[in-house]
Formats: sequence, C-alpha cells, structure tokens
Amino acid sequence: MKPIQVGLLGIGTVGSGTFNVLQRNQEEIKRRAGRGIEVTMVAARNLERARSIVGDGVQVVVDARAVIANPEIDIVVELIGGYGIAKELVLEAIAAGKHVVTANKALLAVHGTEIFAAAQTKGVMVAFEAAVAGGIPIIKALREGLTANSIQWIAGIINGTTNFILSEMRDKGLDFATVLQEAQRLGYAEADPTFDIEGVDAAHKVTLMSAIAFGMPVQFDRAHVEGITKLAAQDIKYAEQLGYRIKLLGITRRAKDGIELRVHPSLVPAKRLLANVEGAMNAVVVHGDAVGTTLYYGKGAGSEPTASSVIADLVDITRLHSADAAHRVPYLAFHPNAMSDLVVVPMREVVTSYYLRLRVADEAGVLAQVTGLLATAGISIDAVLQREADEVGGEGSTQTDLIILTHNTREGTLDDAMAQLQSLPTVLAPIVRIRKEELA
Ligand SMILES: NC(=O)C1=CN([C@@H]2O[C@H](COP(=O)(O)OP(=O)(O)OC[C@H]3O[C@@H](n4cnc5c(N)ncnc54)[C@H](O)[C@@H]3O)[C@@H](O)[C@H]2O)C=CC1
Ligand SMILES: N[C@@H](CC=O)C(=O)O
Ligand code: NA
Repeated sequence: MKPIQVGLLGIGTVGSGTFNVLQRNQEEIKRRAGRGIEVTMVAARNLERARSIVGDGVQVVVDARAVIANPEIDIVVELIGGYGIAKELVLEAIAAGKHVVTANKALLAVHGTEIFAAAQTKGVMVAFEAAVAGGIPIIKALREGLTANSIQWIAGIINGTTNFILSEMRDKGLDFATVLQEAQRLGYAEADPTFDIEGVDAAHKVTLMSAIAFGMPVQFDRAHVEGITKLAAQDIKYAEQLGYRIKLLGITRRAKDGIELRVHPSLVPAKRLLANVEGAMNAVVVHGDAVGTTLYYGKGAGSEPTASSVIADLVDITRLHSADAAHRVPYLAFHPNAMSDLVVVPMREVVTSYYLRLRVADEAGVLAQVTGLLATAGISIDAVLQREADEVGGEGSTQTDLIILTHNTREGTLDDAMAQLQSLPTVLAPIVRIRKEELA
C-alpha cells in the first residue's frame, strides 16, 4: 500500500524531532502502522534551515497553504504554535478534508470547541497527544486506558520549564532568570516564556485533560491561573524544612457542584512521588473510581519526546483509516505479517551490573586476590566495601564480608569469574550475587 503522506507546517524544535524520528524508525513504524508514513512536504519560514533538516527528497515551501492544497497530503501536522496563523491553517486543513495532528495546546484549549466541531462536520481526526505532557501518553491513557472509570481527580506537573526552574533554583541555588534562559536554550520554553512562568501553558494542558476526563467542553477562560513568578526563595526553603516541596501543579477535580480547574504553586509532601519529579520531567496522577490512583511520568518537553507523541497520533490515524478493519489495531502492536523472529537473549549474554557479597577469611591479600581475579576477567569494579570482621562474626572473628559493585559486564563472564572466586580457599561461603539496574 502507498505510504500515507504527511505535510509538516513548521519545522522548529518539535517539527525537526518529528521528521528525524520518523526517518530513523521508519521501518518499525511501518510494521506497527501497517503502512509507511512519509513526510513529503514541509512548510517553513526559513527554507535553507528546513532543507538542512529534511534533505532533497522532501518538498519545502514557504506557503503553508500549498501543503493544505496538495491533494496527495493525507495528514497535516501543525507545529507552528500560537492562536494566529496556526488556527487559520488548522481550520483550512480540516475544511480541505485533511486529518490534523497538532502539539498546540494553546490553540486547542482556547479554540478547541470550534476546531473539534469543524472536524466532526468533515469527519476528520484532530489528534493532540503531544499537546499535554509532551512525550507522556496521557491523552491515550485518559481516553482509552481509563475509559471504564469515573475520573475523580487529576493533578500533575505539566510544565517542564517551570519544574526545571524550581529544581535548578533549589538544587544549584541559581537565579530565576539564568535558569529560564537555560530552559529556552534547551527548547523547553514556549515562544513567549511568560506562558510557562505565569502558569498559562499548564492551564492550557489541564483544561484539555479536564475535557477528556469529565466530558465537558474546553473552558480555558474558567481556569484559575497562577505561575511561579511570585514565589520567594525563602518559602521554598521553609517548605523544605517542614517536609514539603513546592511544585507548580495543574489540578482538575470532580467537586460537589462542578469541576475544579486550577494551576498554582502547591506544597506537596516530600515523600510523594510528585515531589521528586525534577527538571523538565512531567508527571500526572490520575485517580479513577475503579482503578484508584495511577501515575504517568516522563519527558514533558523537548524535540524528540514531543515528536514521540506526534508520531503516535500519525500511527493512530493511519491505523484507523486502514482498509483492512481486522488489522486496524494489531493484537501485538505490530501487524501480523510484519512480526520478526527475534530471539530471546540467553542469560549468559545479558549485560548488566552486579552486587556481590563474599564471606572471606579476614587475612592480608584477600581483597587484592579477589579484585585481581575480577580485573583479569575484564570485570570493572564500581565500588568495594569491606566490613570489619568483628561486625560480621563478633569479636575475634576470622571472617569478614567483602561487598563489590561491578560496572556493566556480560553475565557469562561474571558467572565464570564467580566460579573461580568460589573455589578460592579464602572464600568461605556461597557468593551472593544480585543484579543491579540503574534504570536511568
Ligand atoms: N518545544 C516543546 O518542548 C513542545 C512544544 N509544543 C508545542 O509545539 C508547537 C511547536 O513548538 P516548537 O517546535 O517548540 O516551536 P519552534 O518555535 O521551535 O518552531 C515553530 C516553527 O514554526 C515556524 N513557523 C512560524 N510561522 C510559520 C508559518 N506561517 N509557516 C511555516 N512555518 C512557520 C517557525 O519559523 C519555527 O521554525 C507549539 O504549539 C508548542 O506549544 C508542545 C509540547 C512540547
Ligand atoms: N513549554 C512547555 C513545552 C511543552 O509543552 C513546557 O515547558 O512544558
Ligand atoms: Na502527551
């Protein structure tokens, strides 16, 4: 089947990430979508810069309307931002019968009602996973995974820029303006960063979540919006001393007489997971009546994390419009004829790091013997801890424990080295081995 053809409007931070990830993972994405997905046309302000990203095989134009007018384009991806030209282009794309994918939460939170109505009339999709919490699939979770629930409340850190600012100020003692500049340099901030620091961006996102969670129209104008600009450093410090962290939260909750919709700095107990979400990371807690509390965590901003969500929407649309209804959503995510015969790696070939505990004779040269043997096997050591003999076996003990953390190594290599260690006369008990995962 011919690849589905995509036109990108705007190729800045998110647009370039979208192009690059689609290129890099094209084969795998095709096997999931059941059909290739190709960017064939890009509208950009700076043609030279755009060409340096997409190369010669893609048509690059200044006029975004030329993309919409191209009958070959199936899906228009709006990555310009703002309420101005972006709104006109989205409505024109819908009117032209194109499906639309957008990361533009500002546009949807303010003009969503009009845009969704237009799309409904034309029978096209408007998908916006990237608009809320960047790379975290929170829209899909709310709309599909939690569909059985009466959602009770949602609370989240949904602006990466402000969370980054709060974290860096607290950890490094840096001042507000310096950290904001860094957030801009890293591509986290909105074109107008007051949207971030005054809580507007978070309010756009919580407005979209409230609509999906509670089945109500988007009502950004009703949201309470407070940012972090009035936060004083000493309050952050005092909160810390009381066992709290201050986070900018977006909250929406089913209340007795309606729905709460609010963004403001909040004290969160330091032991909560949300309190430990640092830097540009986002996290959303959703409480449903059936499932209870669930947590979604990941990168809420940046080029490729946001692109990850844009492309997920492209795959969704491609699947929904596949001719073969039985395969619209493959049972195992990949289409049955695109599965590959990958083997499961035997444990001896797995590469990870290890904690080893050796009960050894408390005599000179044992540590050197053990570490020497590991070095000969090519296993590099991350840390060593030798316990005092009397701590291990009581006063006058002749035994002690040697605890070793290794760097990554092949398990087979470690197995062989462990067998050698075990046979040393100075190793007095079976060696304890626990695998260690950094999970970063
Ligand atoms: N950067 C991020 O981490 C995230 C951004 N978003 C949203 O994604 C959208 C895009 O954001 P970024 O990529 O960060 O912005 P950006 O400023 O890096 O890119 C926007 C691009 O659109 C171009 N552009 C402006 N007017 C145009 C026109 N008429 N025709 C063609 N191109 C035009 C600009 O020259 C620029 O290259 C915004 O709605 C933003 O809120 C959403 C989630 C995360
Ligand atoms: N400016 C936003 C970008 C993602 O939506 C943020 O900082 O979270
Ligand atoms: Na998302």
